[in-house]
Amino acid sequence: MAVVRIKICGLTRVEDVRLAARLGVDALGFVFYAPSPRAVTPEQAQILAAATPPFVTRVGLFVNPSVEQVEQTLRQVPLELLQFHGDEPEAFCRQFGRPYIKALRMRPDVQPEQAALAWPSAQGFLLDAYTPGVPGGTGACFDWQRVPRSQAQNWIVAGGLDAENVAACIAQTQPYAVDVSGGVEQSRGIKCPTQLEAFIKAVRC
Ligand SMILES: O=C(O)c1ccccc1NCC(=O)[C@H](O)[C@H](O)COP(=O)(O)O
Repeated sequence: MAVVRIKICGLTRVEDVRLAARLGVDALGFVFYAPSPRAVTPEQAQILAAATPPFVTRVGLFVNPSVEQVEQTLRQVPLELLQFHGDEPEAFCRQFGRPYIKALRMRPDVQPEQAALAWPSAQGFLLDAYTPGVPGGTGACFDWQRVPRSQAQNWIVAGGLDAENVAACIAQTQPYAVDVSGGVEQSRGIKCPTQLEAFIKAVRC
């Protein structure tokens, strides 16, 4: 049975970074999008990145950033992977010389396999729920039947996952990875140790 990797998104506290890493998550997401309730500044992210142990991927999440914002963040924060969660075209995403994943918001007309062709340099695609006017972290699910069965791409399923539904999601979609934010929180940006542990157990079982 294939291992399903875990990304926890929207971390804002050192203790959550340390706990998530100890519990065995593969990647931690830091949100560099000021309107998000989970946003961190590069200065805050520097501290979170420094608290991250080896072999855990630090992911910087952007929504339609300027080139300068990404470059400035990369100068300040050691990030192994970028996540573009807006309408960034491929040429924009690849110009930073850093691996990246592209979020695809699952509007009814989006066909992931077709859409993915526009970002041939992406390492993977994060499929997230579509809620008009909110780019991510909505706590909403999309129809998992829309996740492609083909493993030609690394599909990362996100949107409304929690300890209660993630096992069913994995059984149905066989994703490369799952991503969660709100489903392991006690309040926005503050992760709940019990929910975090339950989520990871549910994925690993
Ligand atoms: O988390 C946010 O606040 C956020 C804001 C703007 C763009 C993206 C954002 N999060 C992206 C993620 O990778 C989330 O984990 C993903 O959207 C799922 O969130 P949730 O439904 O809360 O698990």
